[in-house]
Amino acid sequence: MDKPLIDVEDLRIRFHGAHRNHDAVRGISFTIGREKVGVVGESGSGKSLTGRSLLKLTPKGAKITATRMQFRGTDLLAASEKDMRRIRGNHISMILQDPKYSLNPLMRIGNQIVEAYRLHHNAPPAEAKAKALAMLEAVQIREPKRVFDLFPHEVSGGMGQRIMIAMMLIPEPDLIIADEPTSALDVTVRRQVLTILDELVSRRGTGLMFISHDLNLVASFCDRVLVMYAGRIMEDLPARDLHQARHPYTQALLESLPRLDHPVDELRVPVRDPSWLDGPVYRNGVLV
Ligand SMILES: Nc1ncnc2c1ncn2[C@@H]1O[C@H](COP(=O)(O)OP(=O)(O)OP(=O)(O)O)[C@@H](O)[C@H]1O
Repeated sequence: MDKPLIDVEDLRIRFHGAHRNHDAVRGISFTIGREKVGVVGESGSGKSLTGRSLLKLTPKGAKITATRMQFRGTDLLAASEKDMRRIRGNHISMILQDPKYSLNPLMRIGNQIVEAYRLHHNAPPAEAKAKALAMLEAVQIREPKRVFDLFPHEVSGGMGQRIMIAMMLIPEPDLIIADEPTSALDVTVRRQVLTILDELVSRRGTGLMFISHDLNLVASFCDRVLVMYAGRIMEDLPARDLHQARHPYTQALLESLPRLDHPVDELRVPVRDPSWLDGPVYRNGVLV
């Protein structure tokens, strides 16, 4: 089997407080290959921090440690800021929930995509522009020439998110970290954006870390799922097996989902068992 893109062992993320320290991520191990890996779990379980730690973009005050944190064999923990700048964008890109925070409001859309391309490719302006227009077309922007000259506030949320995908994919990264990339979109637009993302990453063999609250979405969209709770990975399993998950936390998350085929008067709130904080976890259905 090919070496994974990401190989992490015993990752911990700690915040040092004035009174006490807080371990937000508590010794997790996982790999990501050229596949779509969903990361689910309730709010505060450590999903975003885990994704951001791979780019060393955690908030100030966060201390990352790990026995291994590698991207294609490069030790990310030992990498300098200069190395990380080369890795970010060139090799690992991040798509955030809201394009408002990622697109420059003062710069025309096309120029931002051209810039993303030229940062990583030494290409003449005309070639970069042609690439940017082709990329806008690939994310199904109609009239790419017109959209090229617009400012971010002149496009809809769904279009903004497709433009973000274009910008993140144009340098042809090996891995994309998408943090709730579609949760701000309505259901129909969400499906369109996911189909485009799926098509592009599958065609290029790009790895995808897909952070989401939506278990059903992850079960159908991803290849593998990591279920996080209180800074730990409770379960790591193929997405097709999610509905037969073994860990009581994953089962409780699934039971708390609204179901059209089985409406209930009240949704169950997962009851937390203190033993989950340091008890055994499941990998591919096996307790480890
Ligand atoms: N800047 C910070 N300072 C202190 N603690 C933080 C900070 N950022 C995050 N944390 C802690 O890390 C925990 C995990 O945060 P993270 O954002 O990774 O959760 P999440 O699973 O992505 O949640 P959500 O689904 O709501 O985005 C939080 O519960 C919080 O306690």
